[in-house]
Parts: sequence; structure tokens; C-alpha cells
Amino acid sequence: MSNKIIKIALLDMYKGEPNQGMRCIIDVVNRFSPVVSFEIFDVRVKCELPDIKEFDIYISTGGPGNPMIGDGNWDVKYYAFIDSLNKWNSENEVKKHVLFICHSFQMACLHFGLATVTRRNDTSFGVMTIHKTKEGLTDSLFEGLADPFYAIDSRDYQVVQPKLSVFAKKGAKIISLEKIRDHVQYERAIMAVRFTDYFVGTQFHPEADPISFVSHLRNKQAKEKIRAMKGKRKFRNMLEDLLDDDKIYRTNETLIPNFLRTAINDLMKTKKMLSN
Ligand SMILES: NC(=O)CC[C@H](N)C(=O)O
Repeated sequence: MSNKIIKIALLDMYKGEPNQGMRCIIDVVNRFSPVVSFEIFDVRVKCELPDIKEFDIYISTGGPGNPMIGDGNWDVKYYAFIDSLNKWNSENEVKKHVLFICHSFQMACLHFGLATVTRRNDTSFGVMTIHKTKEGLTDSLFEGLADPFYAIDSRDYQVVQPKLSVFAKKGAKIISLEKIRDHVQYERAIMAVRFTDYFVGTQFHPEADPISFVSHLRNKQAKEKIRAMKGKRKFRNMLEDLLDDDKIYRTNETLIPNFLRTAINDLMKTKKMLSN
């Protein structure tokens, strides 16, 4: 493999359903060309997974449905693949870097035994404030983002009840949490985890841009559902949040680029070391 070009595998977890995630991820990844190239793998429909030797960086996307349920085929292979990436990192100098988004994040938390996943009382959808934990304040993933920062959230499930002893044993860290909701006594869900130095994941969608959100709302049913859920005023506030340079634009321009920059720098360093 050429040392010059870094290869990214996009693990498409959308199950063939229409989504905004893939376009947004590709848009961010393309900001790093010509240093990187990418290839897409349809995990849930075609059961495709990359050859681990071929790719340096992996972005595993959001997706529909219950993260606790697979079909006994793609999910088994997916988890085995995650294990093989982890094993690779423990045995090799040039590491594999992975970003897990939303559905993939929930699956990773389950797989590593870090927490429980439950169905939320209601759907979470829209611009949300995300709070860094103490560990999150110094994590490179969030560098350049305020505390709290803003992100697009879109989900029915949540990662809760962290098993802190498992976190400690694995050296994993919770790096962000949901906002505090004073009027309800629900536990704050986990919004991002640093699994290892090379694996990190977010419950929200760091790839989302305002256009993708507005496109989603062009679906009349989706728009009405959300407007009914939030009420007119909150819905309008959310649309205003979308136009704010410091909110969704900032997260889109910062988080995945931070992940990619850290990964690319590390890969360039270690690959160069090996070629010396
Ligand atoms: N956007 C997503 O990836 C959603 C994740 C998961 N299917 C949920 O509903 O919680």
C-alpha cells in the first residue's frame, strides 16, 4: 500500500434506508483529499466489511432500528470485525483508527460491555446541547468546541447506566453527556465515549450540516411529527440554531476533522518511522 495516501473505509450502517449521514460524512472526508481516499461498505444489506490490511481509518455510521437486534449474520461479522481491529492495534505499530457514530456507537458500547442501551421515552431529534465531562475537556476530539457545544441528535435509543468498573478496566472514558433536564428525573445519557486511544464514538451526528437537517424536514410527515413533538416555538428556535455559525456549522467543521487530523498525523508518523 502506498504510504502517501491514507485509506478510509466508511461502514454504511443505514440498511439501505434513505439518510443524510452518508453524504455528510463523504463531504467532510473529501475536505482531506488528496491525502485520503475512501471506499463504502454496505454492512447491513450486503454484509460487506473491508479487508483490515487495506484501510487505515474507519468511520462507522448511524443507522435505523434497535441496536440490540441484528440478523445474526451482519451483526456477528461486524462485532468480529471490531474485535479484529482492536486485536490489530494491540499487536501492530501502525494503528487502525475508528469513529463510531450513533447506531454504531450504541453497538460499540454494548459490545464492549460498557453500559446498557434502552429505548427512550420519546424520540430525540434536533439541535441539542452536548456537555463535555472532565475527561472530555482535554480530549482531542472536542478541541475547538465550546462547553457545551451543539450537535444534531436523531434517535430512539440511549446509552445509560455505565458500568464504571468496566470503563476503568478497559481505560475507556465518558467524554460527553446529555443536557440536564430539570423537570424530568431521567438519567443523563452518555453522548460520547473514548474507548481507546484509537477508537472513539459519539451518540450524536458530528457529520450533520444544516442543509442535511433542512432536507430531512422537506419530508412533510417528518416535519409535522417534529413540530408536534416540540411545539411551534421550540421548532422555530431550532431552525434559528441551525443558522448560527457557532452551533451545527462549528461542530461539522471541527469534530470529524479533529478525528481525521489526529489519525492522519499518527499514521504519517508511524508509517514514516517504519519506512526509515
Ligand atoms: N441515527 C441513528 O443512528 C439512530 C440510532 C438508533 N437506531 C436509535 O434510534 O437510537
